[in-house]
Amino acid sequence: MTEAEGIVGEFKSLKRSSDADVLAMQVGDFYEFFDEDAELVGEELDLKTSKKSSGGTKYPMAGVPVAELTPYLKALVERGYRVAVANQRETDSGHVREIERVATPGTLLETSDADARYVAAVVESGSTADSRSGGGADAYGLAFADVTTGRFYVTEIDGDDPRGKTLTELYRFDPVEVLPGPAVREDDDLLGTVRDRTGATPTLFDADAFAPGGADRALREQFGAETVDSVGIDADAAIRAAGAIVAYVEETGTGVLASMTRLQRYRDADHVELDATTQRNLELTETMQGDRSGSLYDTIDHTVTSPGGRLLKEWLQRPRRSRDVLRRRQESVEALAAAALAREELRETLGEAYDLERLASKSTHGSADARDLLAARDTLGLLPELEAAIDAAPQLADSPLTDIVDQPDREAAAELRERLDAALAEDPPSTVREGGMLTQGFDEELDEIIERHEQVEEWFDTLAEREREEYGLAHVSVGRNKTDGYYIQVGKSAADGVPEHYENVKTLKNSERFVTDELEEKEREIMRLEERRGDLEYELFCELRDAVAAAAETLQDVGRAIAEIDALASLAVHAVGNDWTRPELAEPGEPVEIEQGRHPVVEQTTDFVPNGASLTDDRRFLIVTGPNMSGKSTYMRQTALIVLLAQIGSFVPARSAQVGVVDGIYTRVGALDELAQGRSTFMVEMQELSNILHSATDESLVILDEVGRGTATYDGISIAWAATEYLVNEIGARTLFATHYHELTALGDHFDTVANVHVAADETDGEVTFLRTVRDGPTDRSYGIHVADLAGVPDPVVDRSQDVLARLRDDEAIDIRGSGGSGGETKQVVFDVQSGQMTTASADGGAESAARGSASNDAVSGVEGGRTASGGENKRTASKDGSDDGDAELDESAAEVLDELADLSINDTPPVELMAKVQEWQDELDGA
Ligand SMILES: Nc1ncnc2c1ncn2[C@@H]1O[C@H](COP(=O)(O)OP(=O)(O)OP(=O)(O)O)[C@@H](O)[C@H]1O
Repeated sequence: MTEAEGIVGEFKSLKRSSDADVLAMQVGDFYEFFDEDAELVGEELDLKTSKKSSGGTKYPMAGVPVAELTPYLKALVERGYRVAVANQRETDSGHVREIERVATPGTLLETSDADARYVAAVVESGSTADSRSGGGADAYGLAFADVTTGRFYVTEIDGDDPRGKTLTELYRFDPVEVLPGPAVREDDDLLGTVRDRTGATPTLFDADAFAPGGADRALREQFGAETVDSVGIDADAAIRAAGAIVAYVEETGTGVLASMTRLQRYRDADHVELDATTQRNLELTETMQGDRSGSLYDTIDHTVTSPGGRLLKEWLQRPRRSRDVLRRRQESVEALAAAALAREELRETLGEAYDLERLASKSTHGSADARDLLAARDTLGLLPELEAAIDAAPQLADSPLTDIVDQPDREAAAELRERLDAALAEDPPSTVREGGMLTQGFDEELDEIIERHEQVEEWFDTLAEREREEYGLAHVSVGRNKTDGYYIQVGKSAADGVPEHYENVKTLKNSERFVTDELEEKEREIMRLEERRGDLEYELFCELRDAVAAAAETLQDVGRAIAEIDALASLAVHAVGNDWTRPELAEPGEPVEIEQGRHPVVEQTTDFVPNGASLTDDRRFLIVTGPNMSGKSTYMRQTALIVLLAQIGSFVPARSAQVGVVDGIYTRVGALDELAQGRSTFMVEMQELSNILHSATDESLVILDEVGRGTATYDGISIAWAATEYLVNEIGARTLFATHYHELTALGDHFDTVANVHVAADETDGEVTFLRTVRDGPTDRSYGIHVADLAGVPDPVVDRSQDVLARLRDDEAIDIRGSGGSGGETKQVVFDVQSGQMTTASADGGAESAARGSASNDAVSGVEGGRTASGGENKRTASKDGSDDGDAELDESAAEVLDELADLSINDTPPVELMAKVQEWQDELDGA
């Protein structure tokens, strides 16, 4: 067997044992890829491939230097590959290669960007036959490992819609990798949705790891039986999910597990229900277009540390329901808002902080270098500074901020700091193998080495001087380089006079280089010393790093305290800079009353007109009408955002606000991107509505921006009407509902708790001015045509719409300009609203025939289709049988009348009576 065959053969058998897509195998100083793996990395990563001969066959081969593997791993993992890494170890009998780890998105987290943090596992429980085919189980167990902060969350989700809620939590945590349990992995729809929304790759990990016994054992081994019991996760599914992650992280072998110190039960009931659709509709962390810029987070984030930024984002994604928790945050924000100087001092101190949460995992993973540890030392030292700054400002000293700095184990933090301080040199290199990391006085042996090293260096430094004096040599110097080591260099003119024991090693243009026995001996000594120093320092450094890893919990706690102060200070900065106010938090289910509220994002760029929102017990449901573009959506969103901000503990953009804490915020807003997924707009709309009607309670806030527009007018109105009744009668959720269906404003007369408001606009001489003011009562008109005009719809169409609208308003007959008829002559069909009569006339005005809206009429009975109830599509078919040409034309024109009337009613507000009449007439047609 040739060497090449040996290597390619070994590569292939390792690859087979790894269940990875790609293998990177260490061969000396390189990681190499062979055969199809080489072709794959060649293509995906633009790596140069060459050929490697093996038993007569030539295999493609590619390689990267050992130190440069990580970026290539990341690039492959980002493209969805699992990459196994086989390392080479020297043993007495040659080298051995073994798979050390498998790189996947989750296991690469500690080296990737700050936003990606979670590995999730999801398992089903009480699975019905249904769930096996992806239909849904009784309950789901969920676990999330936060690789950055070392927290581990577990939960079980049951109740009404466990699958929907599971999806919500998955979006909320936004994991980079998901391990689906045995039955969940067949739920293509769930996994597909998760992948689309979060980009998380499902990893089909060993199904046995999800089995109850093994998972429980894994969990107890990781966190200790006591912790597992005290956290009180009795739910089988939760344990299975958590245990599977532990087994997975262990198997992928990154060492991250050591920093997983906190097992926490995650209760979705502690948090405001905020489904993925709502997070997107409210543009919490990115806009509907997917940009971070312009999101609420982007607007209010003034944090100066990355842990602070992460935490603030987490607060936005997981608003709280506990008034105690929120009040404490409010108190801190209030104190920080008041104490401007102290706040800025705090923020300046915070600005020096290093990401300790991340460092904890870097240490346990063994990738932290001396500079990291030095930064950790300095950051640990900030804690007393922060405390001093807080104590010095009376407002802050009385606030819950004091508890925050008190949370971490201060003694352990100080101890670790001292230990690092005693060990580290002030300006360490970023390499860990070459010495220079540790300070003098830390280790006796090291000191001796350093001292001796200095002496030998001194000997070399003074050598030239000594040689010059002793042998009268001119132009002599001592140098060192990588290839020649140390040498004595003598200028050409003096080279003849060197003593006999000089041995010439190199001739240069103007000089000669020599060595002596003594020089070579000293050189060997200095090399030995450097090697020993490197080894010893590395050993000592690893001990130090292990000590830091062992203190992961302390680091995480200090990191958390810093993050909290930073996030709270950020809220204070925004509140002060934008004149926000502290909302009063009332009991769950109490009214939401906002005076002069503003939209937190829109107010940044617009001269904003504030509006109040009063969702009291006798006004639980507000129907919001108003012209297009008047500000309905903005008004509803600002109300939701004010409630949400109140429930992260923030101040809010309003003159005053009272918020009865809500258990969930639900929104339905025009769908954007679902069409790409093959669902119709209307289907999505109805799914969202259905979700809201299933999930909302009388303690929820519901925002509906148009319901029922995606279908036929009457279907739409009926659904909207019925949904309103249900929300009012059965659920009692506080709701804002914007609609263009003027008919719905009548609901205000039917229900005590439903009220109408409208966003006002003013029209003088055909010029519409948006006032942006919300007033009581329904809107009187809609100005849709004005918006059409603004949008550049051609003038004839705009003029014609004005005309049609005017006639509709005045209940007048509309002349429909239908075309057709023999010889290209234009016919007019006139539908008389009062009488229900329709007349056709040729363009010259002469009446030709008349058709009443009566079933007995042959001509009309030939019309097929009309508006179909479900599809919302209009079909106009002119009947041919038994009718003459004139009849057919009439049919067509009659259908056009219906279409036009029906369409108008969508965007405009013809009187209800007219609508009823049209319907009556249509029914007659359909019935015929
Ligand atoms: N209170 C306000 N003060 C200033 N500008 C506002 C205010 N409310 C809305 N706007 C601006 O008016 C524009 C239209 O607002 P919005 O989209 O909320 O209207 P809309 O009534 O929901 O429209 P449509 O019915 O067409 O969906 C937005 O550009 C927004 O920035």
